[in-house]
Amino acid sequence: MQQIFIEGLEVPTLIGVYDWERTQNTVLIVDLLIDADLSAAMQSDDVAHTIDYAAVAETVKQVGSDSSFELLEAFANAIIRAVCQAFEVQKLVLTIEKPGILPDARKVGIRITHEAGK
Ligand SMILES: Nc1nc2c(c(=O)[nH]1)N=C([C@H](O)[C@@H](O)CO)CN2
Repeated sequence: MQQIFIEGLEVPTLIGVYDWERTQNTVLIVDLLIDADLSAAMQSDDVAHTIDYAAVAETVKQVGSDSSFELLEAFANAIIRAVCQAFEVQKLVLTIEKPGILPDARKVGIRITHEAGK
């Protein structure tokens, strides 16, 4: 199995169900685990033959700055669509954490597994 990952990406975006959340951006924490074919880059040592994780991070941040969803679920859908359109992804596990929301919970968020062609 070959994977690329990004952990703890800080993504500012306007998000939330309630009025108090919609007056300023929230910084979400995004993790991506991408199954992809890395074998060409393993041979060539050329970033053009793989998924550039910096470009993936930039794509995710762009979705954050372009969107204003209420729910994390809808934001996740936009990220999945953007990443799968731009990169040769076989499978993507996307985790989005929204910090500081529940006083008695360390973290809240969602995790979605998306497989290409499904
Ligand atoms: N499954 C979800 N539940 C909730 C979400 C969400 O995006 N997905 N959002 C909220 C509010 O916006 C929260 O941030 C403040 O209470 C509540 N539940």
